[in-house]
Amino acid sequence: MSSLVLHSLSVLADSSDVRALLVFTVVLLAVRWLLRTPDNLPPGPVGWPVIGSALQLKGKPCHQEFTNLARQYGKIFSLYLGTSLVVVLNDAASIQEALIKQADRFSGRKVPESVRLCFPMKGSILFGTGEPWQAVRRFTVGAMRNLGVGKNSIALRINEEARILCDSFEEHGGKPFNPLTLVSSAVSNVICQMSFGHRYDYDNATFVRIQDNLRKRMAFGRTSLVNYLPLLFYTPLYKELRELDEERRRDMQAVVYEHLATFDPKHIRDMIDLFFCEVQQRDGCTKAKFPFTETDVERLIHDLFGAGTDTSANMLMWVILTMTKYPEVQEKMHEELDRVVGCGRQPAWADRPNLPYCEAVLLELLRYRPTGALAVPHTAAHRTDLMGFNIPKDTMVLVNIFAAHHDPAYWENPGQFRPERFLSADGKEVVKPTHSSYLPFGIGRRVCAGEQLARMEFFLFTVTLLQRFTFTVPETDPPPSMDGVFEITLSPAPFRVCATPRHA
Ligand code: HEM
Repeated sequence: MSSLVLHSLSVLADSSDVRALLVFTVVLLAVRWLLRTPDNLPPGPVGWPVIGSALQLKGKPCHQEFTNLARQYGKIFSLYLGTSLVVVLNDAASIQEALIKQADRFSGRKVPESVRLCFPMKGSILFGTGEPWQAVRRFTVGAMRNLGVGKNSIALRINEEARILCDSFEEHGGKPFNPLTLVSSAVSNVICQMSFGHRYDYDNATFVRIQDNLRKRMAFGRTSLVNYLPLLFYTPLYKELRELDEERRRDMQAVVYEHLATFDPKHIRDMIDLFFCEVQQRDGCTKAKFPFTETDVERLIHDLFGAGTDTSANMLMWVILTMTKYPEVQEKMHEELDRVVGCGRQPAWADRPNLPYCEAVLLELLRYRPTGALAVPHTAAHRTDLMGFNIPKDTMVLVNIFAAHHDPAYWENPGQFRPERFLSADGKEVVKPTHSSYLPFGIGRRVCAGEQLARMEFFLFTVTLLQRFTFTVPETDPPPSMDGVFEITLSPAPFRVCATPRHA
């Protein structure tokens, strides 16, 4: 009987009718997949089954491509990345509506698989949600204040780091070099000072390893296949990522255990000590207020490195590149610095109100090339309506800060780099935008927790570098592009620079 069935099937399989039926079934399944989208989603491109619009975006900078798609489909559009539904917000109105007016619904996070598989979520400020996230965020913002962020004490530490960075630039003797590693080391050291209580020499083996590890893990980034097919994580393809994670864990644990062994609550050294204090105080109140143990600090410190190194380093890389592209801007900054600060002392945080042109350049760079161009992915906690569209529960919501910063409804000639847009007519005062289409640090409950520190670093590193050097691109190199590369943050493509000392 069974051989009869098999025989009949093989005859059928040979027939062209069956082949046509198979093709029809596959087409039907594909069409069904395409049409399975819930009702009234924001409009957007129709992607392919399983991969969605991933191929359309491959190799193109996402922030740019999303800005183009917004011109085609509207300020709020949807698309599939792999099998995940993504809604992208591209203007001030939709961003305000989601992150301010409907903050309860849109303040959660969509955690990429590459992150979820590597890290415990407990203690995460970047990817945590609900009460544990509120507790760790409240702690972090308070701890930063406690450690001097916004005050002169941290400004002095940043300044020391800026001076060391300049000395390292000077060692190149005006010859071409790629400044990225040195700049990353300098901003990393600001996080080290705050978290570990000390800085590292740039060639210290542990420091080099911590930085390399972060850089390599970030390279797996948002576009990594594992985000769409999580099982790949356990295959040889992702062996390197698993090993990097082990290495990171060992390094961070070593710092935390060393702190635990020498902890003295009467002599607080840094963020880790403050975390231990908070855990101990929790015994006096309810555990729900701070539901962590001492070792959970490892996760927070990791997030601060992740959120605070690449972003700040890339903003400084944009400064250096911009100086080479716009020598007239560099000249005006030099002139202002020479007039206000001179060359006898390092610029200080207190000089900021007297350096309006330098400040306007920094504000314009944060608009023109915002390194956090797509923020950190948010998610819809419930099914909800947004600007008349249906947003299903758990949809990934991306905030296109770059598009808001280039929206012609708010910015005149948004594609032009023009610091004067942030200056009064006489050039003597900084004029900040009064509209909501300027949000380099995000807005709402998930606004950058390190904004104040980032602004201090951005200002102090920039003015110290500009006081000491003139930046040019080596004549033999092709002119670097201002377009930028988007991985997790928006950064300039690699370039070399000559840093010529200005004062003997
Ligand atoms: C110029 C430098 C920086 C820029 C442009 C920047 C920008 C941003 C943006 C756009 C977000 C996402 C907001 C959202 O998801 O809606 C963010 C989040 C965050 N940033 Fe920054 N950032 C910078 C530097 C820093 C530094 C130095 C630190 C800390 C040391 C830091 C800590 C964080 C943290 C912890 C979050 C997550 C907040 C949360 O989810 O509650 N950032 N940042």
